[in-house]
Amino acid sequence: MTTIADPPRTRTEHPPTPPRGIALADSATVAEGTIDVVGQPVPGSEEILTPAALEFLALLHDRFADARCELLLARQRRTRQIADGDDPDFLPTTRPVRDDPSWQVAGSTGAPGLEDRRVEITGPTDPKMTINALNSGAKVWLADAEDASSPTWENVVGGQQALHAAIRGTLSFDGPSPDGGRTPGKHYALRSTELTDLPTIVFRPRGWHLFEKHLAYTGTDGSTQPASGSLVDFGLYFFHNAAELIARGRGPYFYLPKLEGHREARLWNEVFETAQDALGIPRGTIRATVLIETLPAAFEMEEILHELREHCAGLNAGRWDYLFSVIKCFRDRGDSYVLPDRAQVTMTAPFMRAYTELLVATCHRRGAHAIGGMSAFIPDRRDPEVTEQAFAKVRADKQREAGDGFDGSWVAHPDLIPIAREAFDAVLGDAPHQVARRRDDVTVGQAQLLDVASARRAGATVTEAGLRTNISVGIRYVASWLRGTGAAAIDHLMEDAATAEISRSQVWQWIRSATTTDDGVTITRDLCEAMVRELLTTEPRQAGDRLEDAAAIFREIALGDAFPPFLTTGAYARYL
Ligand SMILES: CC(=O)SCCNC(=O)CCNC(=O)[C@H](O)C(C)(C)COP(=O)(O)OP(=O)(O)OC[C@H]1O[C@@H](n2cnc3c(N)ncnc32)[C@H](O)[C@@H]1OP(=O)(O)O
Ligand SMILES: O=CC(=O)O
Ligand SMILES: [Mg+2]
Repeated sequence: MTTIADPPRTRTEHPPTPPRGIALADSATVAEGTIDVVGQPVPGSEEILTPAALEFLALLHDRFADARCELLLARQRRTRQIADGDDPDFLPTTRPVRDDPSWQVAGSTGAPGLEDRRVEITGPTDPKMTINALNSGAKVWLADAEDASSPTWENVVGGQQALHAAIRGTLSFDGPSPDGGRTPGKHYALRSTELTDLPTIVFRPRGWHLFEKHLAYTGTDGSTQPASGSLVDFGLYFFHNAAELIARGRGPYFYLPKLEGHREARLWNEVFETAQDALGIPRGTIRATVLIETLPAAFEMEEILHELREHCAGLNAGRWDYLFSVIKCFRDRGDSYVLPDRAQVTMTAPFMRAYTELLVATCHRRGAHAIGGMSAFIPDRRDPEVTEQAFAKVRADKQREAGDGFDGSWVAHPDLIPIAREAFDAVLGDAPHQVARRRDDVTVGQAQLLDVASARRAGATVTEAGLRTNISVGIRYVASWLRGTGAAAIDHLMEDAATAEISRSQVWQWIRSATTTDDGVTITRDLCEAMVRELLTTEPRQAGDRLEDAAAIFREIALGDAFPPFLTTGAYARYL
């Protein structure tokens, strides 16, 4: 039996795919619980859901399933307290960590392919997008099982299969024939089989809140529960690819989404330690970049870096989920906490700027990369005017980020890579990053982070058109998600699970606060219901478009009395 605890091979000696039944490095780490496949076999099941891989997942669940549930409960309690009026603030108990200038994170030292992250492309992991992203010329590819992914069982397993093949240089894909079979479809292949020639892959597993219902975990007490989406995504990727990535000089690297505090970072750190120990991989090999995309986490950036310091490469300003989190936290606080139309809350709104400034300053003080977020404007290759507008908006966004000290940033589309690269080249030149640029001038405190009213004070408004857009985009996105596509171009904007959360939670908050638009319309449930019905009659329809299901979900998550914490969890349980 082969063990992947063998020392990493040199880059040129590509190892064959290890045989099934890999032994865990440390026999003391044998799983006690079990993971059973309860979903139907899908393409890739045999290759990905091997007995050894399932045993590895069981081990992770043995160790961390309970801790995950406790942290999710703590999250719920904390969000409720904030909604009820208890403002988040920097923690007194962790002041020693913040005041201690001596510690630094691992950063990109000893993490080949992570030194220069000036342009990162993001996207889902189906074979075509995987190949296009890896051929795109970006420095990094965020391979996304989260906001950009609809977690159908086919996507979960198929995404792992595509990554497995891409990492080994064997992935190819044939598009559909354009004329019913007379002409072959477009052939897609990687432009190199060497990972070092391609964007560095940074995989983003699902957040702690999501579960994987097609895998059931049975613990030693005999109770059975759906597996954790985070542990499944991380575990399968790590189990199958860690040794290969090390041998090929590019990883394993992760983005960690939707953390709400440092205890969740600690949990990830423990997962990393267990996973590395179990496969005989030295601790500290993994590097993770943590998304700061919730309001509570903005108050614990330093503590998050500290918890993960042995494994941490940086932080990312995930602006869309951050806005969603702000709305979620303040949803019950009345009109003075209401945000204006989504399109009017830009990154220059004072409370958003406070968050990104603090992120850059915190990262650079600790030797971490600060990575910027996603501008939602996307080009349209058939419409030069739309493309020019998108380029201008993205250029301004990336210039601001580079000027503020970010070390790199995200783009949604390959055509935006040169725009972002130019903005960062102008600031970085030949330097791989600007971590040495301390932002000691930044003095952001609680008041600035919580000043959500600053957006409306600066003149941004709630409009009837904004309400209609939220309803239309929210429902059309959910329909796309139900059809298995987690990122979609809608009205020339990139929409994904995070942007859709903003749309639906704004509608919920506006109803709850009986907000009056700048055109004098009071937002009520009846008004929103009428707009939902109108959309269903005016939207061009196709068989299987799932628009009715999407409207049903939207009514529940945006028009209901209760505020479901995430749109994806309930919809996943019932519809995917
Ligand atoms: C809030 C957050 O978390 S942001 C991060 C999560 N969101 C994302 O990752 C969104 C990523 N972007 C995308 O998914 C896509 O750009 C979309 C859905 C918005 C638009 O995609 P499309 O409608 O296919 O755009 P378009 O038709 O212009 O694409 C042109 C080509 O570029 C490719 N392309 C577009 N975006 C990407 C991408 N992100 N990665 C790789 N290839 C891409 C398309 O596959 C297409 O290739 P083809 O010519 O071989 O068919
Ligand atoms: O994940 C990124 C975000 O903006 O949300
Ligand atoms: Mg996000």
